[in-house]
Amino acid sequence: MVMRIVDLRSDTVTRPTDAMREAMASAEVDDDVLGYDPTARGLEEEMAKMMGKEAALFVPSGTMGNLICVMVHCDVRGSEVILGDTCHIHVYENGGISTIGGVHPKTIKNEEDGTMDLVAIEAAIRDPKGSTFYPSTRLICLENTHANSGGRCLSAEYTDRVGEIAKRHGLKLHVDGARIFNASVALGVPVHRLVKAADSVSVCLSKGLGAPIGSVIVGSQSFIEKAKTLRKTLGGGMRQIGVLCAAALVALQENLPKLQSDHKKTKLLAEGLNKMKGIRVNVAAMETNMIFMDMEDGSRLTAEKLRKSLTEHGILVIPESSSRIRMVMHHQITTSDVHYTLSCLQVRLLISFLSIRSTFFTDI
Ligand SMILES: Cc1ncc(COP(=O)(O)O)c(C=O)c1O
Ligand SMILES: C[C@@H](O)[C@H](N)C(=O)O
Repeated sequence: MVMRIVDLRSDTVTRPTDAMREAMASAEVDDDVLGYDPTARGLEEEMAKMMGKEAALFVPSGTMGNLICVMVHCDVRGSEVILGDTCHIHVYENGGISTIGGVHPKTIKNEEDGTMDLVAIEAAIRDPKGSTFYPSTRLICLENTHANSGGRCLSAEYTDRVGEIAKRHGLKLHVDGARIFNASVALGVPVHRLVKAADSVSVCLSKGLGAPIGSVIVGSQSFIEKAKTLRKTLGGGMRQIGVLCAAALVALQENLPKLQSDHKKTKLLAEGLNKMKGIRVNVAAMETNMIFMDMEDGSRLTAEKLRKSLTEHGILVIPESSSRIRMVMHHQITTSDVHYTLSCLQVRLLISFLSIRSTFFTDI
């Protein structure tokens, strides 16, 4: 029996659409290391224009995009980057900026809304007079939307303020914009305005946009030239990448307009979950396509038990901790999938509630 699958593990799980596959099959290609693959050039020019930057470069992943940007900005030994303690670069990229980039991380607490306190950022900047002992600060990194805070959006004004601090101290600003389009749609602010203050941005094509592979980094012409060299150094120089970029161009056309509906489906799911006994969802903090669902205090139902039980109904989720499950919306989840998920969860939570009650009575 073919089971219904509702894959809420991440927005990285989408499959290429038929239109993407057709575009991949007929893509015009060339050797991108030896020159420019024409389809890659088209995507890079489109992305640079959308982001309001001089140039862009296709890279195999968001992790490599962030690493290249940090390494280009911090090209002097003993460099330090200020970044959030729960940001993706610090938590999920194997410490690559240090192990490969030789860059020292200086973490600052991420607030619940994904920001870092502006005073704390400025206070973390090393005094150049201390260079005998300390690393030298060269870069500040932000993440918009901020994944570990549940997909919260950073405002353009906040990013501008961080940019002003960076400029005041001769530093650069990088934005990990894996889901910058989600922030743009949620805030109703064009992406180029959100990243105006940034010297570089890494944008994932493979998340909410639904492309099968890749990210694009944007910045000044000279920055992108250095990034291109570093991409090759890291083994990211690829040949006929037009096959991948063609899918990304379709994704921009097809799925960018669907992000708003992803957020609506996320809200529908969150509001439904919030009515259920045994779990808690902070609907007010839900701004884009992510939901953190917390088990009620004292619940004997763990995130892992609930994950297993949901999997039996074809609903795939990832526990964030023993008592928290993350659900991420994307264009291949339908409203009917949302209702199906809510009904399965309702039944499972009722069973858990009744089993506690029955234990309680048998214990008397
Ligand atoms: C905020 C954020 N930045 C960067 C990345 C890295 O992207 P990739 O998985 O393509 O390396 C991810 C997720 O994967 C992410 O959620
Ligand atoms: C886990 C993380 O690397 C990935 N970006 C996700 O959000 O699914």
